[in-house]
Amino acid sequence: MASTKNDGSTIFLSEQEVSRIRSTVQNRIKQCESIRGQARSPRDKKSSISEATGASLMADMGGMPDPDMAEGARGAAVPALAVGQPYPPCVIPLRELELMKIKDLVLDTHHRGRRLKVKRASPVVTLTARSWTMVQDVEDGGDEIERLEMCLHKTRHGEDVLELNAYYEIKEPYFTINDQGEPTLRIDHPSDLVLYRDDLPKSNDPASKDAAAAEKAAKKCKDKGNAALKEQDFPEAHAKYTEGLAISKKFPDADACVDLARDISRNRAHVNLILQQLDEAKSDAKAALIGKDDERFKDLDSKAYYRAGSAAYALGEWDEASTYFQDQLRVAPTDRSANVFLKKIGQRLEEQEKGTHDLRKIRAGLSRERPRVDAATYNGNTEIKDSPGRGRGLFATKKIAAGEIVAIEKAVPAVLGFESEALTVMTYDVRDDRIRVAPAGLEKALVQRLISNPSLIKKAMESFGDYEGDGKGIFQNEDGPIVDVFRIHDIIARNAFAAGAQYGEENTGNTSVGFWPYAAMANHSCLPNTKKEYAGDLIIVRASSPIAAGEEIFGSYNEAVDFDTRQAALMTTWGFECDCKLCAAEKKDDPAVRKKRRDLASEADAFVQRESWADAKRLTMRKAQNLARNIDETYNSERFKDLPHLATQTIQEWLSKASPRR
Ligand SMILES: C[S@@+](CC[C@H](N)C(=O)[O-])C[C@H]1O[C@@H](n2cnc3c(N)ncnc32)[C@H](O)[C@@H]1O
Repeated sequence: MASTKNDGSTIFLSEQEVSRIRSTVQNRIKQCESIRGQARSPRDKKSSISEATGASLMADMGGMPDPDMAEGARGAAVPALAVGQPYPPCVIPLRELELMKIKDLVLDTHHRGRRLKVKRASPVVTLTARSWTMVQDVEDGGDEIERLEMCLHKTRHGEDVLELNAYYEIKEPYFTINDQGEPTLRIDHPSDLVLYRDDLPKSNDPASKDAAAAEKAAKKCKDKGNAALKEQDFPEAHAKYTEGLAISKKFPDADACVDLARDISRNRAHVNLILQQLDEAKSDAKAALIGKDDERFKDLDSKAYYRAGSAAYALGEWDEASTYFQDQLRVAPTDRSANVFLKKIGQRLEEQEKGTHDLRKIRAGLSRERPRVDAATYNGNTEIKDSPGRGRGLFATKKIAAGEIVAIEKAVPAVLGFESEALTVMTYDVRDDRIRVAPAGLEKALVQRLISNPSLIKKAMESFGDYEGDGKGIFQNEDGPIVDVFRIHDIIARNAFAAGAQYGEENTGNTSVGFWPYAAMANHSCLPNTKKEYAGDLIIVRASSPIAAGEEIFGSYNEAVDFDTRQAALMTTWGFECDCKLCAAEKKDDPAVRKKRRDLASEADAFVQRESWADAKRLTMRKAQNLARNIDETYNSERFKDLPHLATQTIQEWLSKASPRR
């Protein structure tokens, strides 16, 4: 059996399954090399569509095995994905890309500088980690048909983007083969697929004719947006408002168009708040401001300030939020909602400055329905500095007593085990030939959060990851936000923490995980000076021993008692060999001594499982004491003088509970 471990969750795969995953990927890579540069073979339109239609039906009915699923030995099936062949997303605006045709596609090639205009020609086949459909070339009379596959990041606001849209423009198309050897247009980065709900934009749009025509068309869009909002179809409402805004903004000198643009912006700000698109909610709300001394307009401006303030608050921009709510009070002095927010902002600012979080109240307020915390991030005791040999690290700026808070941070984001977004996958990384567990649900949630809020992309990309992208640092262009999903994968691989089961049972398929970029700056030591706690999506880092000013903050990434197990896990998941004092001492142990210690520790584990400390007899106590002594004797007294004997901890804990009742 091979096992792969990620913070307490172990998925067992048979050696056979591991080699199946490995050889599938390696065969694809080999095949890609041999077909690279070859011309595409045309597909038969009718049979391709009927094949996709059948596959879609089967997938919907659950009648077809998902080819990505790996069989876990304990019956747990998880998707197995290949990683480690990153390519950058397209950063060129759509209008600068040269139009190409499906028939000109070349195998295993990124068609840089080109774009394709396509229309969906079949239903969508929805698999766990990807979706695919057949698309036809819009420019070529629709005769040429090809498969389009969207990998992992295939949903937007919880809906499958291929399902939702009929028309697409593919930026710098990547035409390759999938693991089943099927030629396919492959999309990994969401920004490489430009989506159109109804139709592709027309160049001779009648709404472009004059201001009156534009106003009429934009008003129609606004009404459709309002209707969708009423139906709670928020993505549709957003799409209609966006269309209306684009039309109304074509005539910036026409008063009617300008007024309409303000109205639509105000409405879109509301939808954006619901969709958690906070950057745009803020800019829309600001664009909606009228600024006239007239009661009716003041009412509208009060709404706009409230929306801008709410967006800034949700982004954790407390000072900015405060300004908007104060402005709201200026135009609507009796508004209660602004005062409620201003009071909350006061609490957040205090938390941010002093770490005065009321953790007992925070914990008591958590439930499955409200699993996220309204709290500020606190990092006033620490700073980020270089940690020689370990990249950057976290350092205390003042003396911190044992038990004191080191840092508190809100996740950006967290996916909790009971949420439908939770998804664990197995990855086979072609770079180092290793199989790992990856929290794909968290990767998806982070990508969504960043696409929704491009102001957060640069900061997130500063976290440590093996792949650093194309180095261009372009995270947005005129087409929208750009998130390199391969970079996010590598960042999550090195920076995510498992938050433990929060509500009820969790298993390997649905571990609670989060991305806390500040807390993740703390490096690992097997002799850590902090401990992590979690409350919903909040991480609380507490000193587990006194920390001097200037001292480095260390957490433990892996608490395995056995040296070899710990080192293997640190190398597999985090890519380093630990050289802390404990590891340096254990490294010098004879392998036979380490094995003896491991065997005795297993014996102690079994003992603790078997024997209850509550009514332990004298003889049982003696057995435990002997076991503890035998384990202690495997530690060289000179070398381990000031170091903990990790392997005795379990039995010592049992003894400390049993002793007082003898
Ligand atoms: C969560 S990040 C910690 C912050 C990181 N040092 C940085 O510069 O962003 C985890 C990565 O830090 C490095 N690291 C953490 N602890 C280490 C240690 N004890 N020795 C060497 N490298 C370490 C490894 O590269 C690991 O994958």
